[in-house]
Amino acid sequence: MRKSIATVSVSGTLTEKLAAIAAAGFDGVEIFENDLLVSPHPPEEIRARAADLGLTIDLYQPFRDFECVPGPLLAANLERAEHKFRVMERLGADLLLVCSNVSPATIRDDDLAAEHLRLLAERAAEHGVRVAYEALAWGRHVNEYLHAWRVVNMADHPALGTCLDSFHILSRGSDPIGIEAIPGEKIFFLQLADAPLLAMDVLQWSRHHRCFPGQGTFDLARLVRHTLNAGYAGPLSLEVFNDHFRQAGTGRTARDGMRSLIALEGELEGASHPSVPTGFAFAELGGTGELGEVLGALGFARTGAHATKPVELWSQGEARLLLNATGTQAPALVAIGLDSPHPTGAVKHAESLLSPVLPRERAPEDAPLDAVAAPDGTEIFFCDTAWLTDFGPGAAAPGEITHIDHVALTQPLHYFDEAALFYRSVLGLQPQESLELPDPYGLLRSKAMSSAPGGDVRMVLNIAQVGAGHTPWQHVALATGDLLATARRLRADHPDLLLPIPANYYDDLEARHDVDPELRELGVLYDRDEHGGEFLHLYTITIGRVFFEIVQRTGGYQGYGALNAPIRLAVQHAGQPMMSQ
Ligand SMILES: O=C(O)c1ccc(O)c(O)c1
Ligand SMILES: [Mg+2]
Repeated sequence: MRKSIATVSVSGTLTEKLAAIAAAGFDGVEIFENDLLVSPHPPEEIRARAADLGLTIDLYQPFRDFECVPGPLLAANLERAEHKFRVMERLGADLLLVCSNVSPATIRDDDLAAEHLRLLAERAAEHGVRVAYEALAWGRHVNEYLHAWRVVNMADHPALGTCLDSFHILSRGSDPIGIEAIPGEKIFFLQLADAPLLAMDVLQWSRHHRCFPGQGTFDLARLVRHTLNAGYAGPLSLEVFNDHFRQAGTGRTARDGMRSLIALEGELEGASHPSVPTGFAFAELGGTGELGEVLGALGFARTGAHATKPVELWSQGEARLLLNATGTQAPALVAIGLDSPHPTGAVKHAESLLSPVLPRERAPEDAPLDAVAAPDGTEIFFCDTAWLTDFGPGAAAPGEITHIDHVALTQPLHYFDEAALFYRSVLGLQPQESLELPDPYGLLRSKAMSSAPGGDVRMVLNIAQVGAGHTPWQHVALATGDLLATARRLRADHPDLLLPIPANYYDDLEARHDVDPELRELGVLYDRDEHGGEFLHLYTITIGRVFFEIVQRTGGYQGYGALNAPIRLAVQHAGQPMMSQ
């Protein structure tokens, strides 16, 4: 299917937008009027620029507050429309979006609306222009897509059709099945936007929080399927108003939009992910030194070394950590290895979603292993078991720690939605709970993703909406079969390694739950879910950008101890104050 995007969806000047949109592989654009008005280039030049880039101008928009107005205003509105038609002729655009009237001057009268839109269509046709009427979710009288269609149907003019916009339809909770009752040739255009579920005024929700398909909670595949069933043959066009996208890199956002449409097409075709990861093969940490000591204290043993690179393998049970001494950076999580049932399939799938394989140095004897970059730069490797042979024959060390439970990464503010889409579409993880957590100097937004509800690959994406100077922390959570035993040993042998937990926390915890007093003595945090599942966890201090969490889940507990995260954040900040007093 043809793919388009509204210029309002990305940052930049109009010519920057066009270049980035073409580079991302789109076929066409919706020109948002404001982008043209503020451009120093005349419409003819924009037309030529788009043509040179191989882009069609599929729509010009929006034309507002036209229909159902008293007589004198109608004449003025038709005059206003004539001007738009002339601009569109210069631009080479032949479809005008008219959104339903929001003005207090509009009259509640469908016959009148149809009559006015018919007049508009007649004038448009004289310029070779067609008109697509769209119900804004906050339109004064027309705010439902089937209402807009009824008016279009009553007007009965070949140059008048409707424009469907997934946000306006789904934000109001309308059932998109009704789309199938509209003749496909009367659906002149389809705009797609997703959004997170928010209880707020629908206009504010639309203007600030729209996002690309797959980044929110709407079922866009279902809506598109109904539209295709109706016989719609036009483009899938992204129309996103988003405060962060307006500030983010133009090319990056355009590429992300293209990725969302490729993933959506895959969903429409019923394609399942070729290789959803089944576990963590390893987590790789850059910068060594102290890290080896910490891993030793946590019960890990150095069980191998890479044959050709300065990389050590530390293991305990099925938990494997690589320490990479290349470069001189502060300790940080640089890569994640995922057990992939079909690594080459996973890599091909990633490439089809615009995540190219990273260039890597590889000695002839090294096992083949490919990685792609996550939006925050973390390398994601798709592994079978061959990679382990590069580290020699060493056996895993026994210990309480059994495997990597989850990995938490801090995302750049403007790329949080991009990260969510990456983990969902490229890796096949499903979004789980989203939370907002208080930090002493801001608010932390967090989204958990996993290979299935309760699956073996769990990732937590955080964005730190805190003051400048905050370290983007990352952490690796290690599962233990006996957290109290691990805690006792650490408390006895390496007390400085553990994050101290305030007594106030235990005073409150003991009032809420009947817990073992040893939790307080050991500095162990506790959570319980509504089914009685329990979560015991503790944290190490931060080394460079990384810290470790040790966790024990019992009784099917699926969360991450979110209730305790603010305690952890406050203690971490106390150790590393970010504001000069
Ligand atoms: O927010 C708006 O005004 C607006 C304008 C044009 C659209 O197509 C739309 O969906 C919303
Ligand atoms: Mg729209």
